[in-house]
Amino acid sequence: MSKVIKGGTVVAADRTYEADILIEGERIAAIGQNLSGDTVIDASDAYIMPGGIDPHTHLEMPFMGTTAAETWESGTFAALSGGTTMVVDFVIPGPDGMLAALEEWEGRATRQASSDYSYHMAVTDWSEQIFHDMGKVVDHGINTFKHFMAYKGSLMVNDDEMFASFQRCAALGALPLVHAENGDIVAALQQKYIDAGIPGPEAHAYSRPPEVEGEATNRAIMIADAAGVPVYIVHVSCEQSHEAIRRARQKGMRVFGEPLIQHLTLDESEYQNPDWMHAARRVMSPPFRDKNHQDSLWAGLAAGSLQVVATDHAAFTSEQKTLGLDDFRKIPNGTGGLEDRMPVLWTRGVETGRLTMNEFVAVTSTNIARILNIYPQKGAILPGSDADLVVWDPKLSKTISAGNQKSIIDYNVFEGIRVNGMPRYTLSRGDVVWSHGQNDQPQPGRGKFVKRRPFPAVNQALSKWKEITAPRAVTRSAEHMPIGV
Ligand SMILES: NC(=O)NCCC(=O)O
Ligand SMILES: [Zn+2]
Ligand SMILES: [Zn+2]
Repeated sequence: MSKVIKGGTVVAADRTYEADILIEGERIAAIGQNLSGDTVIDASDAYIMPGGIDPHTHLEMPFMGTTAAETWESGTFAALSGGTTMVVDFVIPGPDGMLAALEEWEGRATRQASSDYSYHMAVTDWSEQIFHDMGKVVDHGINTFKHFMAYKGSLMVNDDEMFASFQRCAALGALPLVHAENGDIVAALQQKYIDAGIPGPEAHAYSRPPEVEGEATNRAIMIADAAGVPVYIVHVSCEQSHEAIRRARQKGMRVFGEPLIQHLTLDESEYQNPDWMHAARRVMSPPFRDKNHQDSLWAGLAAGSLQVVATDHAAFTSEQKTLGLDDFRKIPNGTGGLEDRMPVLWTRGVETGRLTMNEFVAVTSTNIARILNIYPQKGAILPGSDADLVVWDPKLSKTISAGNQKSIIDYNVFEGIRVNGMPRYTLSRGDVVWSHGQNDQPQPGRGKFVKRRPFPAVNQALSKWKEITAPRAVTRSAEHMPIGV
């Protein structure tokens, strides 16, 4: 049974054009005029775009003494309803190590996911075991390793551990990812505000100023350069971090930066709200910043110094947030956004002229598909690509509300925001998995794991250059050596 999407305008990262799209099985079979198929999907007055890829989620993540409430079932369904057809989640190893954690994540994802998915593996320590396990993780089809420079005493790694892991990534053809905040300074500032008698969520933001993020971003970039590996900085929230990335890219370093839809649109005033719960629900790391930082992030997306918009979807219920009622350090860090990323970015980005439609596609899908080495299977509208597509209707609108969201948590940090532009249909590998106005249900278990091969090109280029420019002993003949010493 073939399908044809008819009457729409194809919007890709590089161009916009009128065409029909023929789908056979799970893939795009042809793109052209007057195509026919067994089933017709109406895209009149709509745009056809590659499905979104959210490279930063934490579904059912054990964290800060609790577990993120969003399940793989609710989270991937929320993603599809908002136009995101693939998520990349972080596997966080426990005491039993990387491979056991991978098995745990697989158990949850394979049973529940209705969208396609992949994983990043976290490196939270360093040992010979981890060195070997990283090779097995790459063989499994995971080419990215995450490093936390914050969360001292739990997930944080030190510079020597990070350098060792980055070198291992270089050898394996893998890409290191970094949560860049100086964890030592954060811990000291947290203590300072507790001692000063400020236990509320506003102190979460005070203890994580932009400087701690800028310093760590710069340090991560320099460590990556020393190790001869590209690096990807997650949740870039401020000008200091963006500046470090921009500077490095100008020098020819392969550095990527990922702002979140939350940091682009919500600001630090949220933490001053007199309602404790309102502020606590917005506690995430890094925290929301002021308008100047937001302008910097938007500019970076347009200029290409920042490449990807993600969500860092780590959704905790209001009840879970009360774990930090007396001490902001215990409020589980994280907010949601999977369902709203594309509509909010369209509304605040494309509708305001901050982004073109093609840039929207680039930062929600195509750029990350390239960075993760899954392009053009994902992130593209090309014959042979997976038919992960969104029929995007710019006239559909809604007011975001926890009352009608797919996410299972009891609030939404974008509550009350009016969005224009939503999926009329979302297709995942050729299946229509979301239709606006129909009460579609999730289809747990239909999502597939997407294998990601190592990156030969960039890592080889970097290691070749490192080899050519490596320090070498100077060969000196006897006549140039001191005599009789
Ligand atoms: N971002 C956040 O606050 N929570 C999720 C874990 C992380 O990415 O740091
Ligand atoms: Zn993080
Ligand atoms: Zn995260």
